[in-house]
Amino acid sequence: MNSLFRAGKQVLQASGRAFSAAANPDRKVVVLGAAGGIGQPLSLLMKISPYVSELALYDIAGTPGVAADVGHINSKAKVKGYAGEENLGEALKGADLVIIPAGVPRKPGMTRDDLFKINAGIVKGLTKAIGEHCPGALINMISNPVNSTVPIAAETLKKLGVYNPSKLFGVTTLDVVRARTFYAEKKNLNVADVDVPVVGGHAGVTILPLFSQATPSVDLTPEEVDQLTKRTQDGGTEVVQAKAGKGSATLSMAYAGALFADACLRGLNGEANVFEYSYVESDVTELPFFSSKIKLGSEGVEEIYGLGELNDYEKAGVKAMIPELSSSIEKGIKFANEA
Ligand SMILES: NC(=O)C1=CN([C@@H]2O[C@H](COP(=O)(O)OP(=O)(O)OC[C@H]3O[C@@H](n4cnc5c(N)ncnc54)[C@H](O)[C@@H]3O)[C@@H](O)[C@H]2O)C=CC1
Ligand SMILES: O=C([O-])CC(=O)C(=O)O
Repeated sequence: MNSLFRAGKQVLQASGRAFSAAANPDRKVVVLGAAGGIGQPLSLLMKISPYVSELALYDIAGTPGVAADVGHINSKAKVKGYAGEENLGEALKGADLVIIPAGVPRKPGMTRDDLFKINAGIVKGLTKAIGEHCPGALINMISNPVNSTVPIAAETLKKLGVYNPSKLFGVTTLDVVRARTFYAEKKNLNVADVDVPVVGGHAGVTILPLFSQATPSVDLTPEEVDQLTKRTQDGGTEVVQAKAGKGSATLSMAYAGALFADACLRGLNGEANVFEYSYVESDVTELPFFSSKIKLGSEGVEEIYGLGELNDYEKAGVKAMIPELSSSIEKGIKFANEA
């Protein structure tokens, strides 16, 4: 074994991944939008996940190439590419988990809500197909604006009579990944030991890291808290600006998406104490959807946790996000119920 291969293997094992086939139940995972900037690296990471035995890669075009490429990796999952709407049903059949990174990304100067016009219709169509072909599957929604696309998916599934709130997740893991990275960097902590709760939604002020509950606990000045909070809230925009017109976060999102998908699969497999943060149907606040800590189990969401004790800065943050989050949810519900 050469040293590069050995180093790679160590990294994969440290992150809970391994090349060898583990004794896990058979699980089919489908990626919708698999030929895209997120879709490709996410498909790679799901191919080397020990929790996946079948990987279906769907996009409107380009998936045969991605599937041929990823399929040569010597890990357990059998890979198949599906291109074009006429093959969507076949791709979805028998799925345990469907991950959706389909749709357009931001360019500098745009908000996530500016993507609604195009992505709302894409998400509605894909969710309808999920409701028809694999209504029992868990859904990991990555497509933006997540604050609206999750309500769109919920309403679409309701119309088909197959909505299960425990199985629909808005993926906010990248916000947690960023908050951990920024907090560890700022305070010179070992990032592997760091946790930072992030609650709310997935856009601007609706992203609220709770540094008062971060572990390990270290002293932060109010200025440091404000700077870290704003950097987490604007993390997506930081990448959009750095990419200067060539899209938004793809690699860190693929990593975050794979972490969350693996957690969903570990929950399905009956592993105990699988905790993540996700934007789900919730009664933690007066809003019908909210992101907070959840426990994952064999049927999806097993428990939703409250916000814990908030300081005044965080209480103000929750208050400030409510109008924007509320109107994004309303917008999604209204769109899904139009014609
Ligand atoms: N939840 C989160 O934290 C994050 C969400 N995103 C969002 O993820 C989405 C995808 O971003 P990228 O991969 O960078 O975009 P991209 O443009 O590189 O890829 C999107 C893919 O979706 C495909 N697609 C379009 N319509 C489709 C349909 N009806 N069915 C299947 N596939 C379809 C396209 O062909 C393309 O391959 C964007 O909406 C972006 O804003 C991005 C980063 C983080
Ligand atoms: O900022 C964007 O448009 C993409 C995204 O959601 C993120 O990177 O958090």
